[in-house]
Amino acid sequence: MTPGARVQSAIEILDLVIGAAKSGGAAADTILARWFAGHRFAGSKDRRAIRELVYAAIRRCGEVPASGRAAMLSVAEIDANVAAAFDGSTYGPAPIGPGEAAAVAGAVPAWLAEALAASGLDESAQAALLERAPLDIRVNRLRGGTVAVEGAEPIDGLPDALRLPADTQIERLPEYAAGAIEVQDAGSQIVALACGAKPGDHVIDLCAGAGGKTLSLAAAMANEGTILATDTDRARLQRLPPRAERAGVTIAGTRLLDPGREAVALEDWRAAADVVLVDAPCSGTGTWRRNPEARWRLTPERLNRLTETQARLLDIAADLVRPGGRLIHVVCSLLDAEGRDQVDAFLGRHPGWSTAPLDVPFGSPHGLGIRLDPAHHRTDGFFVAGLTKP
Ligand SMILES: C[S@@+](CC[C@H](N)C(=O)[O-])C[C@H]1O[C@@H](n2cnc3c(N)ncnc32)[C@H](O)[C@@H]1O
Repeated sequence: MTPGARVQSAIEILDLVIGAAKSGGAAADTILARWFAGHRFAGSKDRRAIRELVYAAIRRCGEVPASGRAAMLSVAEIDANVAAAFDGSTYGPAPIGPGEAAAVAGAVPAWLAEALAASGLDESAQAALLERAPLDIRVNRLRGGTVAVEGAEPIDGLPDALRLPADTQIERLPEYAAGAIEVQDAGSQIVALACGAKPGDHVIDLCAGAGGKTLSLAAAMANEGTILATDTDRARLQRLPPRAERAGVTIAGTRLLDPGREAVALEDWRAAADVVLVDAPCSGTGTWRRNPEARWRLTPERLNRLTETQARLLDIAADLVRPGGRLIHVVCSLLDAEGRDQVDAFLGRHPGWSTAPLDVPFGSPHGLGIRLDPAHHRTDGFFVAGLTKP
């Protein structure tokens, strides 16, 4: 494909991504995969180039752009090769018209920039939320605990973590197939450590998803004790058992919850858990590095619904913790409404509970918890706090 044809393809894909962001449709990665499946003439180099262009445009525009072309014109402002591709050639985009408007460049939508600033993230820390994420892995102690992966760098303070060149084809490594390594951001690894789960503990991973943190917890517990992994999303939770098997985890069971009826389904665990991890559904502002178009999907209304669910889940979790046990509140978001303020409000609703110290290698104190962010810690953004039941 010519450079112009690649840029024009990226513009068409961006139009689909913008439409999906507005209507709650498929994620950018899914849209790209579908587009490539339907356009077999695009070879692997074309696909890589188109993908890069699409993500460059998504990263470049804080607000939802008016069109794919406007987004790509914004990239053209900083990339002469992209600007040159607007040459009107066959399959390429029409030349840039006089005074034609490009989408405004910016890191985040204005309403979110305000909320992030109020949560202590200055402009450069906000921009870092859109940087490219490195590829971190966790070496699985349950499968031997040592691997030699070419180009891997250690991460200070995290003995089981390695950072790999971002383009490493991880799924092709024999260590991956053998369950000796898991793809897991260093921040997620720290959050799992923050739970302080020990061998023999009874742990609930209340929002387990496909089990990323469940598997870390099992490794920290040396596969001794019990983990109940629950979620309301059947498809996600179904991915957990095969992952656990690959990783040699034998202590994790799953239970699908009905939204609104979680407490009933967990009656048998009332006041029984040493640790309950609430890795709550959240806005994901801390994961924009991987998912930059998520910032086009978030609205104040959606954020409100999320914070209500978070508070409800914390209250459900509180009932499941045994006296003296711990509740860990985690969000992959840097908005105080989802992190610091949730913990303050929880303590207001639950007299007698106190904050639990977190044994983590790094993180910045924030409110009654700690925070990790891409600018300061080179991890995804997280807030985590520990709470002890009286
Ligand atoms: C941040 S994700 C969890 C990620 C997961 N712990 C991991 O490490 O990969 C939040 C999860 O909360 C789940 N969730 C949403 N509402 C829930 C509810 N009412 N009860 C339990 N889980 C819920 C979502 O389906 C999603 O999988």
